[in-house]
Amino acid sequence: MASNSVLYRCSLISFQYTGAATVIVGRRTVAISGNGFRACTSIRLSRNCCSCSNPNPNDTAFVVADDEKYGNKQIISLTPRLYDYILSNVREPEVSPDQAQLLAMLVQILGAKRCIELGVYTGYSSLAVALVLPDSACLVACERDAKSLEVAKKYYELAGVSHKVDVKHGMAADVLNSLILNGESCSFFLQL
Ligand SMILES: C[S@@+](CC[C@H](N)C(=O)[O-])C[C@H]1O[C@@H](n2cnc3c(N)ncnc32)[C@H](O)[C@@H]1O
Repeated sequence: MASNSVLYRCSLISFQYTGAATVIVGRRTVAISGNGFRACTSIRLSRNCCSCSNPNPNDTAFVVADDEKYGNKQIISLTPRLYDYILSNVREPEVSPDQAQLLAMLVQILGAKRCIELGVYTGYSSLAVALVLPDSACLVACERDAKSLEVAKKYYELAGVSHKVDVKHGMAADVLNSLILNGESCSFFLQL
């Protein structure tokens, strides 16, 4: 129970830029946020020097989004140069690398065996979680948009984690209802 509380708080922090995180936490179950199901927007980044004496802004320790809708998200583990590279060479993540790493770390700390994500988009955070799940574990990945889900499935394949991901194409409410009908209701605690 204590660990679930920790997860709940961390999830809210992790997704506070959306203002409306969807968090599902249950016994040995970790929920990945669908981050309020807002429309996906692109990120405009500005560089913030952590040290005024630093002559090269590309060498600063973090970047901050200047789009208020994005909540001035700080990416503490990447330099602007590296983050620019990621954005131009990899699909744009809806969550930051830090957030995905935090989720993965929480899954590992809790020893989670069953995870669920409502709103997978192209699968960035679900992939981070699937990568650290043991082979016997399962992530239910729910997404209403077929095209986004195809991208996510491609990356699950490439990363060799498809066998751990139970992809559900459909509306979150329908997927949750079918989980309940399948007798899995007591596995989940839902907070919207
Ligand atoms: C902001 S993106 C999620 C980002 C994702 N968590 C990631 O790590 O990249 C929100 C996604 O939720 C999906 N979505 C919105 N409402 C939904 C619903 N009722 N059921 C299933 N998916 C939904 C959207 O199609 C969109 O792909």
